[in-house]
Amino acid sequence: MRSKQHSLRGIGALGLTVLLSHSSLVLSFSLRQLSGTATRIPGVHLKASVVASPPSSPILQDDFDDVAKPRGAKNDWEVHKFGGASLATAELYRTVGDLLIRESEGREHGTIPTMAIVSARGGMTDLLVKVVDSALLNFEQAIVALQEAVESQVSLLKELAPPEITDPIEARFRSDGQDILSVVQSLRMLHTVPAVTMEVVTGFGEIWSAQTLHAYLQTQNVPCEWIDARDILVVKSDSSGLGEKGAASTGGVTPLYEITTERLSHWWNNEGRNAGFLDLSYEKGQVPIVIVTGFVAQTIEGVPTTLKRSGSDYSATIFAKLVNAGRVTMWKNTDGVYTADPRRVPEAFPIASLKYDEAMELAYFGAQVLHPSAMEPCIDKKIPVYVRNIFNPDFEGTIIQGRCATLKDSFDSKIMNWRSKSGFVPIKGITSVDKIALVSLEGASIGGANVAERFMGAMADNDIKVLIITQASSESSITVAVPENEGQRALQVLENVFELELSRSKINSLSVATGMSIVAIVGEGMAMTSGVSATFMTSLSSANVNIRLIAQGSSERQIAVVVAAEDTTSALRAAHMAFTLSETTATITLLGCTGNIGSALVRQLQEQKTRLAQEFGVSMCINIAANSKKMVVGENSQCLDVDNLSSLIKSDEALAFDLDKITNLMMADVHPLRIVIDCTNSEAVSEYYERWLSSGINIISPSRKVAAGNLERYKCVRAAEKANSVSWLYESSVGSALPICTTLQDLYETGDKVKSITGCVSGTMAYVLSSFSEDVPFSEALRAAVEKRITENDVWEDLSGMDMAQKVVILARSMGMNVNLEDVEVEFLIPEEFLKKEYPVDWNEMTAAQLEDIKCMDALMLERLKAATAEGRRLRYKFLIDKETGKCKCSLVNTETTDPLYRLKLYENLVAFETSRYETSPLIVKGAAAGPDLASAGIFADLLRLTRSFSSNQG
Ligand SMILES: NC(=O)C1=CN([C@@H]2O[C@H](COP(=O)(O)OP(=O)(O)OC[C@H]3O[C@@H](n4cnc5c(N)ncnc54)[C@H](OP(=O)(O)O)[C@@H]3O)[C@@H](O)[C@H]2O)C=CC1
Ligand SMILES: N[C@@H](CC=O)C(=O)O
Repeated sequence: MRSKQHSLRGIGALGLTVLLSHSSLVLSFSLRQLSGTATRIPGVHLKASVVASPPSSPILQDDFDDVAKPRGAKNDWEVHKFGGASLATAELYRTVGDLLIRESEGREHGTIPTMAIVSARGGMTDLLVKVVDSALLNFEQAIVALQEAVESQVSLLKELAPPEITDPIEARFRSDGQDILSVVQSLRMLHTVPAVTMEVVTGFGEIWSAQTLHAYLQTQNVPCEWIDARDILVVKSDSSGLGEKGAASTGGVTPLYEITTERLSHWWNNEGRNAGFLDLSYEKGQVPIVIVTGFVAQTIEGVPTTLKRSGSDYSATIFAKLVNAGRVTMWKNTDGVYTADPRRVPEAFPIASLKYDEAMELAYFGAQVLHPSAMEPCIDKKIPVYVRNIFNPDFEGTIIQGRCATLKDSFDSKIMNWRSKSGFVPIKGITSVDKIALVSLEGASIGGANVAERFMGAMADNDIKVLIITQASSESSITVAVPENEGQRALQVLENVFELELSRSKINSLSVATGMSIVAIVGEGMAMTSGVSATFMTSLSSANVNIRLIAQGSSERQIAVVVAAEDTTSALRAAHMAFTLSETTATITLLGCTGNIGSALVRQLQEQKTRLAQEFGVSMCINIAANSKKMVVGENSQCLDVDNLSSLIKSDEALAFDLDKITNLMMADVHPLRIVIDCTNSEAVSEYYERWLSSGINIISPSRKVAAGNLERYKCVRAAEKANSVSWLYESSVGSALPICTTLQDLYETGDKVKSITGCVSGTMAYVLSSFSEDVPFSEALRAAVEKRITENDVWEDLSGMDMAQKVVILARSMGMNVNLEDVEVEFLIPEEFLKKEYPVDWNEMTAAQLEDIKCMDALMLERLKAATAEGRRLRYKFLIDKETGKCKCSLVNTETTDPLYRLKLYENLVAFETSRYETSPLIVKGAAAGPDLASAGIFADLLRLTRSFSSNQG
């Protein structure tokens, strides 16, 4: 390939032309040039093009070949765009070059003429901005930044190609560096930075990037050439300066297609011919690869300009339109446009397809997809836009094409609730815009004073960008969302406009609130579909997110809300989940993970996780697990490996147990469904319940410490649950997995009057009393119960009757009775002094000592058993709760054959509810209870109950 000599052409012409028509920046060029110190200056070669092809002069049509479909090519051009992040290192330039070659080799229908629009190397534009910005204040700093810019690009270039290719390019880079130096030196004389200076200097990032990629492609022996877009692309620009990084608009830049097309054709017939492009043999697999600088352009007067920051996307779609491309691919380092920002919503995933309008709405509300204006050229020509991953090029990514039906078109369609359409998801993505301020005017009693017109007029006159406006019942209250850095200015402007009304108190207040974010849901499926906003709003309410402003776009393709900045991630995640864009994820803190119940629960979660995800769309994510000494925490609220939890807690990764730290981590977790499962028997843990519930954290407790503990604390915890719309579930604390608490709750809530409850809710008592005999001593039956792990850690809790008494308190409280444990009359099955006795701390030693001590009860218990049997009765430990008398009792009784407890076996529990509706025959809940597997099944049921109610709350 030939090396370019653009920069040396037409020096004098530029100096004069621009001097006459343009800014002082150019004046400084001319002065330097006249003094002979600068031989090559930025924009010189632009003038060269203008000289070669002035706007008014006709293009030489003598041997015209159509650039829109090169002679002999079967396929249309395809345009690829690479951003700075994809061009940050030599390795990445190689990746991009190889990818272009592969893409140009085509798919099934032969080779494809290929155009690549490139941004500056990652970080280069910022560096060049720094060169200009620091030129006035700290010239040394400007020089250092400039050196870094040039040297970094040179060294990257040298990694990519041999000296015979890179030497002339390096010389050009260095010479460009000298030119930039001359420009910034001149700024010191001007004491100001003309906007065009910034545009000229920053444009070099793309110029160098294109040549660097070109150098690499040359080493691969493919027909390639590069274009300085300032030679071709002519635009009309309404504003000067670079615009905002990541801005969603191209700041009023309009391409002048006619002259640009002429110039491109001219380039094709001259430079393209010289590069041999006109004589390529497509049949033999030859195809041109043309690299074009993104971002930069030229005005009709020949002055360098830009498409504003992030404008390379626009360059790509403009060139795609010019060559009538078959497709444009925006290469990123993610797998396409995501349903939400994956840094905030880890469950987000790539969207398969979007309509142009949807992509524009997403971009408007902050998705880093494409400039909304960048879509225009493709919409015009119906060119599909792909968003793909340079590191995963085999993945299809996102395709953007087609228009949404207008609202007018869809007026005739039948309105349906989105949940009634199976598998239908009305939204495509959820986005957010940070750094928002709300400016509000409230309570204007200014009849006929056109408040809205004056308000919005003031915004427009002062170039304040209004992102959302709401005006509810009348003109008396208006709120707009504006960029945060415009908030104060907006306020001042409005204070001036409404000065008179404010001074006469005809306006209640004019205020600005900062620290806000916009969260928006976008999708064409929302139009004429009911239930979408309900789902969105309910999801925010479940995540305890307060909504400051709501707006639905007239297209019905988006609904936006404004929330406090700190709630943004919660809002995004909750909404993402609510529209089943992701599984409902419960983030769980498991306390007591190494105990009997805790480890059984972990096992069940391991076994069930795939089924839960596939059948119920639920993901149970344990992200904190602890026992009394250690805790493990998933980084950034990520799930711990549930298959490895027991090793993790023993590993060096485990931290010292700290309940305050756990609480803070849970509070900082933005996930909307957070749950603590308390599988301890700890009083210290109980003290945190109220705080957790008040922070929006749900609790599931097999532990009875709070449900049966001090009544005042119980009431406070219940109140916190109610006040914060969270759940505290403890079904497993009574009868393990049996639906005892929920049955009682159902009876109570459906208006039945529960008169009394009787039965047995101690698996240990049931087991021991039904299995000891003349042959099996009472103490041996207890040993078997311990081995089956149905007893409490301290078996005295069971045998004293206190375990059952606690359950009685829980049931009585659920019937609305204000009882404490002391109010339950309890018959102990062990001598009282055993309860006062000091046993060893070690569980094995303690239990061995207890099983030894209990032998003293064998004879007595056998006697009682014989007495009962003689009467044709059976020994059972029974509870009674009588609502009317307030009596609560647990005692050893001789049950008759008619008593449902008579047939109780093994570790069954039985609860008989006598109610107004079940007066003649009590409602009985009976089944095996106690033991780790059943208890954890009860916890599991609570978990599913909670996730299900969370999901259904979402809509
Ligand atoms: N056994 C059963 O059938 C049923 C039991 N229950 C209830 O379930 C709870 C757990 O029972 P179970 O698994 O048998 O008990 P275990 O004694 O086997 O396990 C208790 C777990 O809690 C941990 N722990 C203790 N204190 C603290 C603390 N302050 N902070 C953090 N972790 C702590 C222990 O850690 P470490 O090992 O470090 O001490 C252990 O991991 C109890 O409240 C029990 O009453 C409910 C229904 C049925
Ligand atoms: N130890 C308890 C276990 C369940 O709560 C029992 O025996 O029922």
